[in-house]
Amino acid sequence: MAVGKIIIAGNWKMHKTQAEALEFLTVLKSKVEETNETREIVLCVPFTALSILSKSLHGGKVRLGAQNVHWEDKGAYTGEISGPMLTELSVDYVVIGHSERRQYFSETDETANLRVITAQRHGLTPILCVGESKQQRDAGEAESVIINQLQKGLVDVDQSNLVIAYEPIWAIGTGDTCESTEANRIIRVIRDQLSNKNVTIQYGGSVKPNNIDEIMAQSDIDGALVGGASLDPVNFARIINYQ
Ligand SMILES: O=C(CO)COP(=O)(O)O
Repeated sequence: MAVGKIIIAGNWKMHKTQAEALEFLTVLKSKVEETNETREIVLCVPFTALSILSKSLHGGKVRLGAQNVHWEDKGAYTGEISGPMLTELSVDYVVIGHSERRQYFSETDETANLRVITAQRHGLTPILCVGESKQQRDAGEAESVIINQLQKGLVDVDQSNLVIAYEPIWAIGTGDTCESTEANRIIRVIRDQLSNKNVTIQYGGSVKPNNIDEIMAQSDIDGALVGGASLDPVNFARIINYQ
C-alpha cells in the first residue's frame, strides 16, 4: 500500500567479508531480475565491502548503503568514515542512529542529527533509525520517546531526502516482531511529526520471509530495514519480492 517510495534495505551490520559479499550478490542479482522497478533495493554493508560491491553493482538495480558517516569531511577521528569517502564509492544511502550505535557506541540524538545533515550535504540519503526499548514500551512511553528522537534528530534536516526506520529495540534480532498493525500505528505517529508526509518510513525488527507480506500490506509502511534475514540472498530476495 505504502505512502512514500518503497525501499527494502538490508543492514548487514558486522557481517560478511568481501568474498562472502560477492557470493551473496551473485545469487541476489539472479533473484531480483524480475523485481518491479518501483521497489528500491539497498544493501547497507560494512565499509570493507563497499568498494568491491560498488564495482559489481555499477548500473544495476541494487543500491549501496553504508552504516555510518562522520560530520567532518576529514580529520583526526580514528575509526570514523567521511561523506567524501562514501560518495567516491557510489554509496547512495547511509544508516544513522541505529539502536546498536546508540547502545554500544554512545551515539546520541545530537550526533545522529549532525550525521544526517552531513549525509544530505554530500547527496547521500540518510536512513534515520528511531525506536523504543522494551522498558520504555512497558512504561507507556513508546510514542514520547520516538517523538523526542525525531524532534532532536531532525533539526535543520531537509525532509525531501530522508528515510526514517522505525525499529523497536525489543524486536531487533529477537524473532519477536512488532505486530504489523502496531508498527503501522507507530509509523503514523512518526508521519504526523513530519512536514513532508511522503517520506519513506520503514519498519525494522525481525522482518522475515514469513511476515513481510503482512507488514507491507499495512497502509503506512513503506519498506523494511532487514537485519538477520538480509544475510541470506534467498531469504532477502523473498522479502524484496513480497506479495
Ligand atoms: O536492526 C535491524 C535492522 O537495522 C533489524 O535486525 P533483525 O532483522 O535481525 O531483527
